[in-house]
Amino acid sequence: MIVEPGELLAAINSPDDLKKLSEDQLVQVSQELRQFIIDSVSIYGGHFGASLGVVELTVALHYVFNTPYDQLVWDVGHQAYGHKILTGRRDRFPTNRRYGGMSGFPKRKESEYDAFGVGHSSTSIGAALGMAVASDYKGEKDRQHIAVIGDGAMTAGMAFEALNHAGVANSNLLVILNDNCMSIDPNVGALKEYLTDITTSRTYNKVRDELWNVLGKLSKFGPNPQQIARKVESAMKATLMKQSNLFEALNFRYFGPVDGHDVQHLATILEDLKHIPGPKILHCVTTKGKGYALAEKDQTLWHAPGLFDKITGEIHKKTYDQPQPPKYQDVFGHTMVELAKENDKVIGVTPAMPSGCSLNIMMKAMPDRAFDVGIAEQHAVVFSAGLATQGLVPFCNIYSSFMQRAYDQVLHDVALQNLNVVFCLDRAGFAGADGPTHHGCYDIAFMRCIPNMVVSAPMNEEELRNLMYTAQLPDMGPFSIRYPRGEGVMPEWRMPFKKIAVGTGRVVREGEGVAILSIGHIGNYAVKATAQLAAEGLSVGHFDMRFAKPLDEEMLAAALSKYKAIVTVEDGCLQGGFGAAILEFMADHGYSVPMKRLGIPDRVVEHGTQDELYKECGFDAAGIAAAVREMHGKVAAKATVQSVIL
Ligand SMILES: Cc1ncc(C[n+]2csc(CCOP(=O)(O)OP(=O)(O)O)c2C)c(N)n1
Ligand SMILES: CC(=O)[C@@H](O)[C@H](O)COP(=O)(O)O
Ligand SMILES: [Mg+2]
Repeated sequence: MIVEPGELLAAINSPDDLKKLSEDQLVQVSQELRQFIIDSVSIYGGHFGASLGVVELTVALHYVFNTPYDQLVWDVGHQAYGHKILTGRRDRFPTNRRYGGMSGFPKRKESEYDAFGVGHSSTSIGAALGMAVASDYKGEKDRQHIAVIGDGAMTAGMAFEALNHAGVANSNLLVILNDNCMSIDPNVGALKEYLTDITTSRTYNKVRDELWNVLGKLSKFGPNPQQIARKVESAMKATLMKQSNLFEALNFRYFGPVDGHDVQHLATILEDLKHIPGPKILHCVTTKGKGYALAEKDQTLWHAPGLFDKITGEIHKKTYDQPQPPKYQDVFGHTMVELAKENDKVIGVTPAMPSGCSLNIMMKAMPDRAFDVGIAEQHAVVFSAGLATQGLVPFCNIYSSFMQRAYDQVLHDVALQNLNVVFCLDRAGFAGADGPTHHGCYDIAFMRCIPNMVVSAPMNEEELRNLMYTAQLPDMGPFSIRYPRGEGVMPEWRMPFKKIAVGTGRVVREGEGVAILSIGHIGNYAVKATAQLAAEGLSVGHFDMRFAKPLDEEMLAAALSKYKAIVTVEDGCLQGGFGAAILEFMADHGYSVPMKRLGIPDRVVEHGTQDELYKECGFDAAGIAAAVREMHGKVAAKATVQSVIL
């Protein structure tokens, strides 16, 4: 089904077309853009509420600024659908987030309008500042640099590092704070409370009105930057500066709060701000999900709802006759509550992903034992380290790709002090439609080289529970457990806890000739492959190694002595990953068994479904089976050569 744009939107193939509209038409084009997003996301999926919330802002920004010459940086980028649609990608929108299609996030190689590649939060201010300083350097005085950042993304240290720098750089930077009081879940922390205070404070609203009166009058005299700047300065001194303001304290000119859904007013304000040099921040108040009642009401559910019926609001879910395996994240969430009931030292920590990682189950059941610390991965790890120094056992759940941001903290604050922090790395392996910014490719490699760190991955729900149980036992030190997005394989999974001896694997299948060594959930694809191979009459052994560090050396030694060739399988990067660990073991212990490593190659793997990406990289069941056949072929060829020589 093709989504038809409205009358005005149909004529917009670039922001130049938008600029031909009158200010009065901006309201209609915003409505059409909103409808187009609703129509499209309901059919094709993707992020929803965030883009609806910035429709007016998006229209106003492209109406006023000279993009792509002016640099517009979207933070995270999950709210940039309107931006993509207005910048020549409306017709490609049905391919959004699909294999081979356009990316769900701004991406430099996709469009000149995508000034900066995003996906992880809180980078926009730093990147836009870099661009602004580069413009200063090149003498491009007329160039504008705009960062659009949400209130959730603003909680991250990186955003403040950039504000801190921008406040003294004196470059031409406009930060637009899109404040909808929401992260994916309700936003948390003192900053959120501060922003709410500003938004509701009577003094601030009075100040705002006075300031915009001044600006309104000034804009009639035309854009004389010095004159405007002077008058705004005196207006601010007389009013705004009387009240302390966090952003003002950092040398930013603070404007707002303004209604982020009044597109004409936004266009006027942005036009005025164009003529005010230096760092400035415009605080816009918006509603996440604006214009789709259900999304406004349950903003977390409608952050990325999946496909839905846009008329009834029914979210399409597959139905099954049989009980289905749970998502790994839910096994984590429920198991946390069980462990916390047994062990009063167990604490849960998440940086802004309570519903994403299902720690919300524990937050609801035991509110004083589980913490959402906001988008603050580094802090989540150091906070966990602090808890651990006091004998508590924090389970710090961070998506694998977001953990990249907290690497130093894992190393410096946890591992060097050998603290018992359990890292649960959700979304390990391919994230799917979110693509390369979100794929969790690197954690085995980056965790494996850290001293004291245990690196483990369950092949099913039972192993996840038992690894979690094991990790909270006394004196375990730093312990990482990785698992993928989506469901496991065991509909019945709530069995009693059993300790898994650290560094031990298990035999899944005995065979002859070739053995598969797998780690984690991807081992289930190896199970499918071995079943297929058995049907063909090819024998193969299979070991679920469970730990990339420490390796089960006894099991490995036995396997390497018995089998003539090895295939390793991991849903992580080949460079430095699990297969590389096996290679190191072989080199260190003098084994020279032919080996093939399957995993994520050393290149950027784009977006698609997880299965499409496994297939592309050759470690879906068919790829694993093909690798085993190839190794059997090599073994047979070698045997023939040897018999000829003999
Ligand atoms: C470093 C990092 N941590 C977590 C996320 C997951 N994440 C994506 S959007 C989002 C909420 C962002 O809230 P906000 O910036 O206020 O934008 P809104 O969705 O409200 O428009 C989170 C937590 C991320 N993309 N990057
Ligand atoms: C934009 C972003 O970072 C999140 O919304 C992310 O897409 C969530 O991923 P999951 O859907 O796997 O929780
Ligand atoms: Mg928000």
